[in-house]
Amino acid sequence: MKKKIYVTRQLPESVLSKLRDQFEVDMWTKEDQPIPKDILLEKVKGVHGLLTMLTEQIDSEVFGKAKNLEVVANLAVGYDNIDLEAAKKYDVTVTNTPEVLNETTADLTFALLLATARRIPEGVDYIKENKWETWSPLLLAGSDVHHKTIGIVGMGNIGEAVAKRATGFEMNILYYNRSRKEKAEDRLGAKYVSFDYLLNESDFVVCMTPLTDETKGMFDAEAFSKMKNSAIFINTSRGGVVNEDDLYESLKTKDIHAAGLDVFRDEPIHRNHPLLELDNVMALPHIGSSSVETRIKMMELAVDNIERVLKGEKPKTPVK
Ligand SMILES: NC(=O)C1=CN([C@@H]2O[C@H](COP(=O)(O)OP(=O)(O)OC[C@H]3O[C@@H](n4cnc5c(N)ncnc54)[C@H](OP(=O)(O)O)[C@@H]3O)[C@@H](O)[C@H]2O)C=CC1
Ligand SMILES: O=CC(=O)O
Repeated sequence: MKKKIYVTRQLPESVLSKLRDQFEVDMWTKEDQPIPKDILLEKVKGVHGLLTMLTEQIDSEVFGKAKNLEVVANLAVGYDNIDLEAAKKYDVTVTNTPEVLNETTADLTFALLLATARRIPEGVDYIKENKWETWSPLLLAGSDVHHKTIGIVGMGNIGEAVAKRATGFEMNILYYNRSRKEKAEDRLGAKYVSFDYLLNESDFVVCMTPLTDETKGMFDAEAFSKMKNSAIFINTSRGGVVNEDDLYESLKTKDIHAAGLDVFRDEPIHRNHPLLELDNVMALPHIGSSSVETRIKMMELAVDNIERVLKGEKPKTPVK
């Protein structure tokens, strides 16, 4: 009998065909809607492999129902949606999709930084709303990026790719991690500093940490109060690292200058969320790794990981 795989979102057949040859594959057939939890709990019964999105909470309830489960392959590098303790308890391998998305996510992060600093969305709206009557000396004047100081919190795979882009703008690069990365310092000329120093000194504070118990809410009122009034905060990691009420207050009172956000505590962010009322917020719908090429690579990696585990081999990218 073939082993069974369940895929929690519609993915292209060109990617799944590799699995269909060897396994029985079933799939939630809506591309733009997450699978409801009650259906997921039914579908995982008897399944050996699960290919999940970051929109699903793979918790002890799911593991408890999936008695045959051997592998959960998450289509993301972040795995804060998966209960790793429960996975360990039920002896299930968890995999993610690191590295293949580094450059694409760094491109988006830098694009968000540039767009927020140079007020690009405002400029686009200005023309579309027919407001442009003449050139004027300070029309939509923004902040320079080149030669400024960027502070990267979470100098990991993507953080380093962001730093590489910053070198092209001749920026001064500061970073904060729990551990020092001397190789990155040599390669990128980045300087390892404390969290407080980074907040105090950076013109752009970029968050690239995973969401963990330690990082949850680390950008709070105290953190924002340490930033310059001219600082721009960029978050492409996870919304949970930010206390959004505190961020709103800091932006509203101009304690910090602006924010560019790709991720939110609750996604999709509610259209009436106070952050969206602010002119100094630029918001994107969690599209950091969203280029066609990279999303296909992520899917292929997730498929490869499932295939390997179900054939008794080591996956390429296990979550350790
Ligand atoms: N917006 C989007 O679409 C995307 C978002 N992401 C998010 O980006 C995150 C980072 O991805 P990636 O670069 O691949 O991950 P990495 O694991 O390569 O890097 C994470 C970095 O964060 C640091 N870090 C971890 N915990 C802390 C902490 N408590 N304080 C300070 N630094 C910390 C780590 O260093 P150390 O261990 O030394 O502290 C490490 O350098 C993902 O987890 C995901 O949430 C990723 C891709 C796309
Ligand atoms: O948010 C995306 C990820 O890969 O993590």
